[in-house]
Amino acid sequence: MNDSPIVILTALDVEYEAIREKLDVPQVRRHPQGTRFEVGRIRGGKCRIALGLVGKGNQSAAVLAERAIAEFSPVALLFVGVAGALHTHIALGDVVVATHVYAFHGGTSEDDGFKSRPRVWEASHGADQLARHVARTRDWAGGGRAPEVHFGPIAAGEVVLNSRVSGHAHWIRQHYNDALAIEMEGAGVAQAAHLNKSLPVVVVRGVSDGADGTKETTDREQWQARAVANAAAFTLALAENLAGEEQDRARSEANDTKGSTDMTGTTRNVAKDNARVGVQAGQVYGGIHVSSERTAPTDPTKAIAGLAARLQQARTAGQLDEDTYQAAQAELATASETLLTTTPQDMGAVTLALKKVRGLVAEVAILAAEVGTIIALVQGLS
Ligand SMILES: Nc1nc2c([nH]c(=O)n2[C@H]2C[C@H](O)[C@@H](COP(=O)(O)OP(=O)(O)OP(=O)(O)O)O2)c(=O)[nH]1
Repeated sequence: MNDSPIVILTALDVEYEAIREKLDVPQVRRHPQGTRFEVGRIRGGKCRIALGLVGKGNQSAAVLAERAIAEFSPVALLFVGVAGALHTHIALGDVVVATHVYAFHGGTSEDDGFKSRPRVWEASHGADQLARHVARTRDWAGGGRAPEVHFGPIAAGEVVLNSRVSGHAHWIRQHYNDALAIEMEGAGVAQAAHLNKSLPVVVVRGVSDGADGTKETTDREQWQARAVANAAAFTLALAENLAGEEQDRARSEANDTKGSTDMTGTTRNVAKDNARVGVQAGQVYGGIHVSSERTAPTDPTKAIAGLAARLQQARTAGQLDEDTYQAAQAELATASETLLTTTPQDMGAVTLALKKVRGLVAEVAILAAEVGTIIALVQGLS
């Protein structure tokens, strides 16, 4: 199973908190340059989320989106935040999902005025379709009355718009008059996703003011927290759906690449008494070597090094998620170091570390069996 997370980025602390509080025991993942991500599953759900805070503005959003994509190879990138509504039919607390993101500041300044040079990123078709499905089901709001979800363009620039009559307001009305909401990060994340093989990206905004001079009042009335709670609920429902689709896709890909179509019959285990059975399977994918002779390891240090390499392969193949992989490697490192300093009479600490590894990889039977063999070897030395 592919357990790549979905990256969710936010600009403001109130936005970050709205997602974080829905994660089950999030674990910190520190980038070497100091960026902190928190990774955890959605409480009561299956989807793994890698959450990041990028601050205000398209530039830092783009740089940190690139960093998150490189770090997690996510299935999709979602941005959650607040925005100002640009049309009066959009109410405070409504959710706006971007079908396009306009970078509205692009242009050329000439003798006869400023000319628009629009740059636009379109949401990926599959993600857009899925987001519309989530909006239709209406159960994303957790049983309460779901706020309206609007699909349409979002304008992303470098200013907070808090006026209906300013030059910026006029510019947007004139050139981007179908934009539903305005914000400051969507263009940055859309650009980063585009540069990463057009990774699916969805920008979801909760409307916390009307971009009309009332922002101070609506901020005081806590509309940022209220609006982003709605956007976060919608985004997490979308993330679960995206992750579910990705699993379906991976499953059907595995079926498509299955080997011989003859191997659809039943495999019956006829082994008796002390016979050892290596593999029982109806269908086997990929190259598998089955041997009647099994060479037991004799050197625990080498056996642990070999196991570390196989853990890495299992992570790459998506059999182990990142957190489990890291925890198992840490225990293996403890076991190796302890082996170097412990006398044969006291192998308890090594065995304990290996038992923890066995617990961590229990879902991957072949790895758990390998750890069991090493434990037996270590116990035989004491
Ligand atoms: N509600 C709302 N959000 C906006 C607007 N423009 C805009 O960029 N945003 C989004 C994207 C930014 O990440 C963030 C900016 O809002 P903010 O409350 O931090 O703005 P500000 O800088 O004026 O706030 P402050 O720190 O001075 O109080 O909200 C807007 O006009 N209304």
